[in-house]
Order: sequence, then C-alpha cells, then structure tokens
Amino acid sequence: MDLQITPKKLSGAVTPPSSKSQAHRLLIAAALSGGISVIHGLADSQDIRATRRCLSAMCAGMEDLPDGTLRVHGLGNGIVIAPPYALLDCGESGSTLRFLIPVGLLIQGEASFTGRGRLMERPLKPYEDLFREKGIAWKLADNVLTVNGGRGYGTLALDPGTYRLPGNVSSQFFTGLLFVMPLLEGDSTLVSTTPLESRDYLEMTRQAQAAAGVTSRWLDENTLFVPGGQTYQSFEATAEADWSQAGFWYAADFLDSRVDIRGLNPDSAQGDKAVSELYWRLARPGDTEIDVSGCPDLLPPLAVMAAARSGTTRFVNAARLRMKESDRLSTTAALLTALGGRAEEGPDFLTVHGGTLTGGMVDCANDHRIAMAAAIAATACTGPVTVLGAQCVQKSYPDFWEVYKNLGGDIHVL
Ligand SMILES: O=C(O)C1=C[C@@H](OP(=O)(O)O)[C@@H](O)[C@H](O)C1
Ligand SMILES: C=C(OP(=O)(O)O)C(=O)O
Repeated sequence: MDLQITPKKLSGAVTPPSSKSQAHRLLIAAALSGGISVIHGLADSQDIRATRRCLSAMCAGMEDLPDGTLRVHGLGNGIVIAPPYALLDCGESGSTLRFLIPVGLLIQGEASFTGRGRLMERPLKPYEDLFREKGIAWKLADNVLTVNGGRGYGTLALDPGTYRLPGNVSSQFFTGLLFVMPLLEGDSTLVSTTPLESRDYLEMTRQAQAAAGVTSRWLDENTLFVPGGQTYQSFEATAEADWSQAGFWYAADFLDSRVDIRGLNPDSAQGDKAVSELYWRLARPGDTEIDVSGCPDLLPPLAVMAAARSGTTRFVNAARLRMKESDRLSTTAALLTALGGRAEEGPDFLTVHGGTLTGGMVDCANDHRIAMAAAIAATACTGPVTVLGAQCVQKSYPDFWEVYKNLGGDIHVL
C-alpha cells in the first residue's frame, strides 16, 4: 500500500497500544507456567500474533474472551512441552525467534523455526556459538533453523552452568536464555562478555518473570545469577502502554502538533521511556550527542526530531540498528534526505543536521518504524510526502494510519 500525505499538523488524544515487548514476555511466562494465566490489554499486531502462534504450536492454550482478555493455559511448568516436533513460524519478529529458541529446547524432539522478510538473516551467531560449545544440535538451512534439546532421549542438553554471550549484538539472546534457566535443575549465571546494551529489556524480562514468581539477581552489571529449580506460577497481569510507539507521538509534538499522549506509565521498566527526557534535550538548541545503545527503537522518531531542531545531533553506539527489520542507520538517513533533510550515517552512528523538511518519496523498506517516522516527518514538510509500502506498520501498530487520520492527518491511498 502506497500513501500520499499532505502535510497537516495533528491534534487530539492518543493512547499508544500496549507494549509489544512486555506482551511477548507475559505470553511466554504464562505459557511456561503450570496453570491458567489472565492477561488484560494485549494489543494485536503481527509480532504478537507470531508469539501466540508459536506458543500454540508448542501446545499452550490461548483463549480470547469477548472483553479482550486473554486466558493462557500453560504448558506445565515448562518441564514437558508436548509435541515431538514443532514448526514455529516467527513471521518477522526477532523477539519471537530469539526468545523462543531456548524454549524450543524443552520440546521432546526437534523444534524448527522459520520466518519472513529479513528475519532469518538477522544475527543468530551468539546462540549458534553457544549451542555448538554445549553440544546442542543446531542446523540453519533454507531459511529454517532446527534445534534439538535432546529431551526425548533422556538427556537435558541445556545444563545449568555459566552462559557467556556478547552483550552488543542483541539483548534478545539474554532474554531467551533467561526464560529457560530457572527451569534447569541447578543454578546458572548469564554473563555478558562485553558491556551489556539494551539492559532495560532484560529488566522487562525479569519483571514478567517476577509476575510468575520467578527470580534472578544481578551479581554485577554484566552478570546475572539465576537460581535453578524454579517453576513459573500462573498470574494475572495488564500490559501497559508502549513507550517506543509513544516516541512517534512525542516527535509529532516536537514538530508543533498537539497530541495528548495518554496512558503511559512514567515508572515503567521500558527503557524507551527515555524519550520523555530526550525530547527536552533536543528542544534545546545547539549540537548534541545521544547514546542509543539502551533505546535503539527510538532512533527513527528521535532522528525526525533532530531534523527539525536547531543544531547537529549525533546518535552514537548505534551499530545494532543495522540489524533490525531494515538497516535502520541507512534507512533513517535515506528517509530524512528523501524529504530534503541532511543526515549522514557512519558505521555505528548517525549524524542529523537540523533544518527544514520539504517533502518527497520515502521507501519504508518493509520497516514499520521507518513508515511511522515518515508519517510524522510529513507533518512538518512544506510539500507532499509519498510513503511506499505503508502497510508494514502491521508489524507493531496495525491501526497507526487510522489513528493518524483521526488526529487530522491527511492521507490518501495511491
Ligand atoms: O527485548 C525486546 O523486546 C527488544 C529488544 C531490542 O532489541 P536488541 O536488544 O536486539 O537491540 C529492541 O530493538 C526490540 O525491538 C525489542
Ligand atoms: C526490532 C524490532 O522488533 P524485533 O527485533 O522483535 O523484530 C522492533 O520492533 O523495532
């Protein structure tokens, strides 16, 4: 779907959908438990559907109630996950794939993972290296990854112990391991061999586990101690509003729209709540530097703010942005330059020069956050903006265009 946007300021109230990151975690913690958990406020999106689909394929029960509540029938303390083989279609969701690979080792036989778009090209090496070191079967061929925890043969391939991973590729590997470690018979430690980036995402994992009565503790800033022999208890929880998505509405306000952003938890464990402070930092004129290693998903909306401010903004520690749904350093720079802005990418940074945006044609590169950033940038352009492939917002915010229109956005489908 291609859209033409005629620049208009937006106005009205918005409640962002519930946090995708929190939703993945609550679903997995509920599925690993031994009872029926109740989750309120889950927003629908392609990524959340992917996690639900995979957990269902592992035999967790998912029951949607008419009031929007989801009841999850857990697998039984994760000890026996029923099928002897499961084919798990992760769609385009990196979180689903990386969170569930270790969970797949609990299946009696093989678990195969597949995905679409760029998913299976996104990094998996930290798991591959670790699995090879531990003697766990790993095969990636023709877009399908197969792992085998060997549970059907009376052994548990994932032993308690020390697990070392680089901390600068994706925090999602740490989350995946952290989900299964408490179920092992003995204690484990999870060690980041480089300074751990996106640490708040691990805190979100620990928070979802805490809801299910599962604990771990930091020994130092790169080492997490995970007691073994724990079980996930069923729980009731409400998913909170998504700070990463709120970032786009903050950017709209930065560009002089009047969007009243509602429902956000200021004490949230979501690291992307940093947008509320970064907004004010960017509002001050002059050159500035922003470290996005802890909040990579904020880069597209922050870059749009940077394009309209007075001064140069350098986003640093951003190498991981190249490994998202698109190479986001490149696609964010391309988005801004296509609209008449000035931006340059480096290997691990993006420099954005403030100025005015004129309009033009943006290719979303199948990246939801590029599509939403383009929509917000359009509100400040002097001429029309064409957005190619706008349907990719389905990944995380399916009614984004509807909301944009309700706020007064002027869009029509080409
Ligand atoms: O754990 C999570 O929910 C996520 C972690 C981040 O990934 P990285 O840790 O790979 O940067 C983030 O970009 C992604 O959208 C969601
Ligand atoms: C990178 C993202 O998600 P994931 O890694 O789960 O695909 C995202 O939502 O921007």
